[in-house]
Amino acid sequence: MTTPTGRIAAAVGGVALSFGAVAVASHGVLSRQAAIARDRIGKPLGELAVDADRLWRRSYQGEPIRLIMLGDSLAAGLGAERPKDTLGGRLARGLAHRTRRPVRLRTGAVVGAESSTLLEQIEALGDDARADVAVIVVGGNDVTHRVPASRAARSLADAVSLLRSSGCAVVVGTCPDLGALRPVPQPLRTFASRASRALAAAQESAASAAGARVVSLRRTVGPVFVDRPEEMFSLDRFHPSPLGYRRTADALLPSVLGAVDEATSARMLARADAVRLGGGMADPTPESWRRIDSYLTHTLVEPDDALAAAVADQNAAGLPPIEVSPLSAKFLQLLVRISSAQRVLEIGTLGGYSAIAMARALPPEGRLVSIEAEPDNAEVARRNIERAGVDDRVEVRVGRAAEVLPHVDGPFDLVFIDADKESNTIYLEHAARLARVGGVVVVDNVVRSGRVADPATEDEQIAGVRRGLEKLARDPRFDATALQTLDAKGWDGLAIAIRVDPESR
Ligand SMILES: C[S@@+](CC[C@H](N)C(=O)[O-])C[C@H]1O[C@@H](n2cnc3c(N)ncnc32)[C@H](O)[C@@H]1O
Repeated sequence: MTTPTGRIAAAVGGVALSFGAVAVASHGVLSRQAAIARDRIGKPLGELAVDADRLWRRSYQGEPIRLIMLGDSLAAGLGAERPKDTLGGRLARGLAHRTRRPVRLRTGAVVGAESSTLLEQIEALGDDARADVAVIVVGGNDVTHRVPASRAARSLADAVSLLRSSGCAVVVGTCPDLGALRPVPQPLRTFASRASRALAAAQESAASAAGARVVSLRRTVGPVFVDRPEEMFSLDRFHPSPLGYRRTADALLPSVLGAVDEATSARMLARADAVRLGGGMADPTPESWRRIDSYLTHTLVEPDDALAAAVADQNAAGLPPIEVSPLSAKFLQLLVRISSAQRVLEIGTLGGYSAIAMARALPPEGRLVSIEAEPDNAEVARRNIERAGVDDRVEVRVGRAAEVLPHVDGPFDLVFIDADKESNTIYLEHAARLARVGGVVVVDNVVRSGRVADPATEDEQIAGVRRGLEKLARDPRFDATALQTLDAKGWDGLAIAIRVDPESR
């Protein structure tokens, strides 16, 4: 939402015009110079930024991170022609990429806005203002409209306090150094530079006192705008170019990530407190376990571009979203490492997600064989495996596993069974033959929303899961347990067994 509305619109003008305000107050030389600046800058970009508000990276799992952009034309992204090149778009993509979660972007920033309009921007966002993290970039118009730095900084602090009181983390990018604006003649440029530095200093102390993380845009990206103005500024030589926004987003992103981490941990602690005060453990609801799954994933699973791309490609190709969750993929990866596995067998490849995760943990000479019945799935998987750079150690064999397995030679250190559940006993029989003594066998989806223990069910897949569990319990070649899982994939579980020597039991 980048359209100037109501009082905000009445309170602000374009930045180029604003130099007039400096001039009117200063007369003489500055007045003439403001007119020159106005002519040079003009308004070739108009007064509306492109609309970048959307759910970015919807293919990522988990609850979206809610990001809001507040402030002036920089926060709105004026000068970028494509949504993804705006400051909000850049930050949303960077945040999604680093957290592996989708990001919902909402823009309250208004082109030409002063700091005094921040509270109205928050109000205008309505429910969307209840965000995880807010990024505020403001100040240029306060300088050109000659708003006293202390007043502008107070308005900023008020907005930060309001956001913080609702649990939203805040990152403030302080006023850039207007001395970098070449079209503004001297001495007006020096005047603007001094005023913008004074405002940035006032913003820094007021915003941090109110609980924001503060990034000095003058210090972090100012020098590159001064050194490479042709690349960093857009057509009007005033607003950033797509590259300028990219540099600005790069400078803000670490603080935005830190703020999201902090907000997430604070919410988790608050929730834990609420449970404690409530006098006991809360029963998980789908909403709460998805939140926890998202928290644990965010906290423990290192982002992996190739895995994210594999899921995106798999979805785009119309494959069902039935790959293991990121935490389960990490669990499998750890099992590969814990068992020092060199050879892994997977039954059920889909788009290669779990195969890639496990292959990442193999040594260079390691090998993973994955069996997939559907040639189209195998094709998607091969592409994903190649892009992930593990095609040297992963082989996808196409065919029904019951027919392929008799031609597979062991021994394997780990076997992961994740295909048609009806055939679990057949696969376990092969696993007993192919896994070395001491090897690990994992069977996915053994709880199936609790239906595994429902005596009334006649589902053939559930019956297959049960037969598999019974085999694990009775077959002397296995020693097994099972763990329930609650994650983005719902309520399910994994059985884990070790291949043992029946003689030594
Ligand atoms: C749950 S998905 C596998 C997910 C994958 N392990 C992951 O986590 O990324 C099950 C896969 O098994 C395949 N499949 C089903 N029946 C099969 C069979 N009889 N033989 C081999 N693959 C089979 C399906 O086509 C599907 O791709």
